[in-house]
Amino acid sequence: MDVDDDCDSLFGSSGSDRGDADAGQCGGVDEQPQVASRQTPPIAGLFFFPALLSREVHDRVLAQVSDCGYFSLDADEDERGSDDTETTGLGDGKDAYDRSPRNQAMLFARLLPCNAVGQADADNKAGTGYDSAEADDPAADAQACSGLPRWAVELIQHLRQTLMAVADDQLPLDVKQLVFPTSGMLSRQLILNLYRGGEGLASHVDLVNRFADGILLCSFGPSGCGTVMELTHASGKVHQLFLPSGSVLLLSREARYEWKHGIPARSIDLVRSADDPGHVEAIARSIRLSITIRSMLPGADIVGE
Ligand SMILES: O=C(O)CCC(=O)C(=O)O
Ligand SMILES: [Fe+2]
Repeated sequence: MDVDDDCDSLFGSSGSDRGDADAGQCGGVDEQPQVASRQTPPIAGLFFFPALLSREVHDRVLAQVSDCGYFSLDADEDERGSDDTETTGLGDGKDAYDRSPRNQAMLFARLLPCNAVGQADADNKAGTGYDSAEADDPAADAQACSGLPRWAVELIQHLRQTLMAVADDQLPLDVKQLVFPTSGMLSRQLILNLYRGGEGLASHVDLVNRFADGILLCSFGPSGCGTVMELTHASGKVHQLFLPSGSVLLLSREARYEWKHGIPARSIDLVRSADDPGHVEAIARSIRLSITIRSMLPGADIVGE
């Protein structure tokens, strides 16, 4: 068993106050991790794409997110010591993450016709879909009407393009249409979670009265690094799935409603090698950003009476 030294854990396991109503931070550290798989677990409605985001797209999203400053230092909130100003390893220009005690950001799109965000230029751009220099710029239009930042519109467009292009036997059409409906009204919510070192996330089902079916979990971080997601069923069945940076996990149907998902707090994950199933790697947790993309149920975007 070897420890992957490429993935320095740059911050210790520090306290945090994840504010998502349905997903609190995991408390204790899991001392004896099970061996996680890199393969899609046999859970109906769960679809896993370990390398859906190319490194180029991955790095671009990170740079754009970093520029938005969600996690930038606010002097009053800076409870971290000056020793925490090392490079994160997330990529260039990620200084914003280094000193921040914040670890979560939520973004909401306005209620829009489904095709206003995520479809505007889907059919005429191959590859990354990141050619923003065009005079006729559907991403800019979508951004203006959705209220989402440009990077989020572009990411959703890119996910739509790449997932719709997946063969139907790997991702059934009805599941694609669940995540990217072509008619009706849609209000998107994005949540960004920043994990440092061995931080975890309590096991949960995303709020069933607030979020629709079809949830995308995108993982960002140093190349080769990632985290283990634990999926648990009331029957007692448990699956441990390694989510590398650049991966996208789609939860729908049973996987979304009948299985809890969470991230055990620990600094090293044991992961079965993809090439040699007899070999187990110990992969040190590094900093990780996840971007969860969900649709709000009708009316769930209105808070209060
Ligand atoms: O960090 C992750 O990948 C999981 C996030 C999550 O489950 C949530 O935001 O509800
Ligand atoms: Fe969740």
